[in-house]
Amino acid sequence: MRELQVKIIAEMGVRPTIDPAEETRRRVTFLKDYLKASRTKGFVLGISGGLDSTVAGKLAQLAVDELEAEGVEANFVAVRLPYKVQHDEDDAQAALKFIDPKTSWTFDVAPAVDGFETEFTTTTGEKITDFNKGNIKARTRMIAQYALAGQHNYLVIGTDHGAESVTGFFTKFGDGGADILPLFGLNKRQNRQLLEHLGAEERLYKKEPTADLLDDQPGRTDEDELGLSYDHIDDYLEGREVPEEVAEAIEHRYLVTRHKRTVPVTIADDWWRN
Ligand SMILES: Nc1ncnc2c1ncn2[C@@H]1O[C@H](COP(=O)(O)OP(=O)(O)OC[C@H]2O[C@@H]([n+]3cccc(C(=O)O)c3)[C@H](O)[C@@H]2O)[C@@H](O)[C@H]1O
Ligand SMILES: Nc1ncnc2c1ncn2[C@@H]1O[C@H](COP(=O)(O)OP(=O)(O)OP(=O)(O)O)[C@@H](O)[C@H]1O
Ligand SMILES: [Mg+2]
Repeated sequence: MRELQVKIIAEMGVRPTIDPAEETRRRVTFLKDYLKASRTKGFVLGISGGLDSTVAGKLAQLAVDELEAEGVEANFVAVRLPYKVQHDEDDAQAALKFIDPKTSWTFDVAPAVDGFETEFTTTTGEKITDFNKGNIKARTRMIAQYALAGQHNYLVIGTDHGAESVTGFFTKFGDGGADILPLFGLNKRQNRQLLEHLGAEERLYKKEPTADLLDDQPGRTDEDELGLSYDHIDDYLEGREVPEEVAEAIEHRYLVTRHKRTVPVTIADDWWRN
């Protein structure tokens, strides 16, 4: 295996094969144990209709069900965070139906995002790019989730996992901003495996991944933007051989996004020097 591949796999915690039942058990137990240790009262998570939030949302609801059965107070708030009307709202509704959360809210991020867009232009005289506005959508979702968590002493769940973390394919302090990451150590196909095991319908576990952050290209696939396939990223993280140019592209993205996987850099850090 490539030297850097070994290092990256260790950092991402991905294993070549998983037992979905065992992974479900470990992760539900982790959510329960951390909630108790942190003396918090529940979890908040944005539900997009995409694969990752459906898996994490189901794990959170299972954890809350078990906590309540044990007499521990716990809530799970599944929150829809559309920007206006989402083009695949039917998938988001299917995800909610499958998760069957204890509490479900809808918070439209459009007024806040559009307010930023207007003020940005007033301040700079520039029209904000669609790409930059997309990151504002992701960060506004983070603010909404923290507002809900702060109000009720809940934890914000993040959906980051190996296949997104390795390429830095998330918004820094946006969807990357969270308190607890129950999908750590899984790649994309392992998340699919978990969701199938959890009993979701096929449209949910086979759903094409999309960040869906752009006004101009709703539902643009992650693979199109990344120029990489999840199959290749997953193979790489399972320690398999991938074409040389694919390995180089993954490693390049890994290296240039290191700053997104650490706390803000300080004068005491030197990881960035090499
Ligand atoms: N070397 C460095 N050291 C420390 N900080 C550095 C830095 N380089 C940039 N930065 C900072 O980081 C910022 C850039 O990072 P960031 O704001 O994240 O922006 P960026 O990485 O440029 O964009 C986010 C990417 O993640 C994708 N995404 C976002 C959200 C969700 C999903 C999804 O799959 O659902 C995907 C999105 O489509 C886009 O490709 C810069 O503006 C700068 O402030
Ligand atoms: N429209 C939305 N409504 C609610 N939450 C959202 C929305 N868009 C993004 N999020 C939150 O941001 C997270 C990151 O988005 P991301 O696209 O990586 O995950 P996903 O949509 O759950 O799955 P996939 O990556 O397969 O599309 C989501 O898991 C979800 O918690
Ligand atoms: Mg998505």
